Amino acid sequence: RLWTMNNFDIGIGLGKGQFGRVYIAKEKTSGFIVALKVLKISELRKSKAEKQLVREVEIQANLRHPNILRLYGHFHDERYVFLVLEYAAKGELYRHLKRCTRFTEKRTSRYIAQMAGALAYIHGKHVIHRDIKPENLLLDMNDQLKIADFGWSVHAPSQRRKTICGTKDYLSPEMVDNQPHDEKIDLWSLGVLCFELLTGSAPFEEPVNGRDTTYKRIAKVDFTIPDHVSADAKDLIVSLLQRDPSKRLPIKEVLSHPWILKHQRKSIINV
Ligand SMILES: O=C(Cc1cc(-c2ccc3c(-c4nc5ccccc5[nH]4)n[nH]c3c2)n[nH]1)Nc1cccc(F)c1
Repeated sequence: RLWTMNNFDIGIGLGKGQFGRVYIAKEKTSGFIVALKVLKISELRKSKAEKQLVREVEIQANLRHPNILRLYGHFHDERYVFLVLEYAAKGELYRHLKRCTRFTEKRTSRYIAQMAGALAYIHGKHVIHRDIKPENLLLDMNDQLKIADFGWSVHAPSQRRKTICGTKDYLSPEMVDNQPHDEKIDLWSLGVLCFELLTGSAPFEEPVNGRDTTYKRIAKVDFTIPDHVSADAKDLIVSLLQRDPSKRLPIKEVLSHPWILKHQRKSIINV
């Protein structure tokens, strides 16, 4: 179906991405609420991001998973490209984390289980995300996590250099050493995410006004897990933050890890 701007009532701005703004919008005939991302073509052209956009549209349009933000469609006029994206009613996971400093073990375990499910799904399609971090994660009405940004996802394995725009905290040792990398970099990022949700800060982030030692600490896998973190959670983080990618816990085993199983929602039907 061919959409144009006139099919939508545009609401407030939800956020400003790298190439454009996102607005809440209502599709007029159905009343369906979406997030409409507006990308300026001149901006895309200037930063040679058209190819990345095309790849992202292709990748995201073919992904169907409860924890991956849907791309319902896209259209353009002479100046803008419009992406009709799923609306996540609770917004950025990051804001919730900042607001409560750190999440409980139960809440973190559920988010990590949802992430692991989504990663198992995209890895099954030989897609690697490469940019897992709280800023790219949204929450829907039912507190379901939604991976929002596939700006850097590529088909595995990839040599493509990921220009470091944004946080370094989630870079894996093989990315820091500019080595060839495969989907196991998402396992490393999952370990960093688990650490950050449980403690409120990333494992290798530079201390406030300290010298920027992030790269060195990543390369040396130099991190300390605070005492309040349970032994099970510690075990999962350590099994993901392994320098050697082949030693990282495979994604299927993350889903059956004791710390993940013990916090699963009790199923209603206790058969
Ligand atoms: O650009 C993005 C990712 C993306 C998604 C979003 C985004 C941002 C915010 C929201 C929200 C949202 N809900 C909120 C509620 C409260 C406060 C803020 C909120 N943001 N829902 N859905 C969104 C989607 N920004 N950027 N995907 C993309 C880009 C190019 C091609 C493609 F196929 C996908």
